[in-house]
Amino acid sequence: MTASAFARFGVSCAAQPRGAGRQTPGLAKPRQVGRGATSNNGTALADLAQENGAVNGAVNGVQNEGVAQIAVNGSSAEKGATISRINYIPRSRWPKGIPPVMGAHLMPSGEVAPVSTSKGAGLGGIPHKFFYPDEKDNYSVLQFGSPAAVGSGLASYVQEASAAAIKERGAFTLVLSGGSLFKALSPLIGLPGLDLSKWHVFFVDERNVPHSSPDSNFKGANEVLLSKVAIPREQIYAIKEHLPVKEAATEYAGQLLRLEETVLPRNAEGLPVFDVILLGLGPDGHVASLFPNRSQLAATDAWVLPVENSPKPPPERITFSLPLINSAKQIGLVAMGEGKAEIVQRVLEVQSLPGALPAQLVRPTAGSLTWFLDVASAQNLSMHKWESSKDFPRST
Ligand SMILES: O=C1O[C@H](COP(=O)(O)O)[C@@H](O)[C@H](O)[C@H]1O
Repeated sequence: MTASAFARFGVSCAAQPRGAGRQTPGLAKPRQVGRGATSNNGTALADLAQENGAVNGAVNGVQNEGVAQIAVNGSSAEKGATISRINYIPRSRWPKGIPPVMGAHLMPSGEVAPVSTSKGAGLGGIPHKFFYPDEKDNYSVLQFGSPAAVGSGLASYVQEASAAAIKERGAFTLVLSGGSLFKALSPLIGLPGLDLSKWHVFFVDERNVPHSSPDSNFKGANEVLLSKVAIPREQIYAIKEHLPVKEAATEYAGQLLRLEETVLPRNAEGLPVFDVILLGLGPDGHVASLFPNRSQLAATDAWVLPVENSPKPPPERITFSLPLINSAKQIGLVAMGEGKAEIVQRVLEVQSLPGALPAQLVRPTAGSLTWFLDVASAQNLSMHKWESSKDFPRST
């Protein structure tokens, strides 16, 4: 999507993070950041670049009165949004002596921070990877001026992914969540240039209710999007209704298993690789139907899981496992509105116990993670401090 197409959707430009300084960070006059680059507060950004090799020709940084922002020359979904790296910690500043209660910490380099004997609440003894995203360039946070602008940004993100996948292998796979995400999907309707005949749509989770129930994620997606676009019905893969929850999970995994790799490729571990998974964020930090400190978070042996005692009604659900989610090529995590401000801040800025905030376990193994926030949901963030080792990590 081009910049003018953005204008068509009325996507406003870069809303400033709260407390972003008196001067507007001059994205129009980006300063190249890298070895030897200077900034208004010394060599901090240059150090980061040198230590991590993360800031390269593709990344421009702007430093202004302590306000650090990184503009990534990436997809057009990122244009018009404020972009920052999440909790960016250079290797030399990794904390020493991580509290043992944090469990195992596998660093991106393969180094393992002190392993604790603690199993982590509800994790059944299988430690999850927890790492600081200092070496990967695959996390970004986009902040838009309004919920409508989030919808437009998301539409362009999906549109670009769809075009790339269809060009590459003649098919595009999109996985939807339920809940408030639906509010952001309508800009996809009528978007030009989408070859919907090649689309295959899935559900990251479902409540175990009839598809006619207002609680059904299929019903919600159908009403807001699927019934309004020309995706062949046989390419919309609903999670089966009227089955015991364990059978429904197995049946859905079977649906995935039966698909040709031209439609749903697999990675080296044999896990399906979806082109785009769109996740919502629950107020307790849950994603899909993966709730805080529940055993499903530790599951590594199944693609699709039954949930029998969800803390959020309805109690019976079916959900993708974390390994399946994390195998995706692109994950878009969407949170809008003031009601999500507190949890967005906790997930992005507070390092928690493994399992306490499932959204922190969304760590694509080879793909990318993009957060889509509006000003209201991002209001508690201190993006302007994310480059500062004094403020992050907060666990030290
Ligand atoms: O129950 C669910 O909750 C999450 C988040 O929903 P939200 O309404 O708070 O945005 C949703 O992503 C998931 O698909 C759904 O089943």
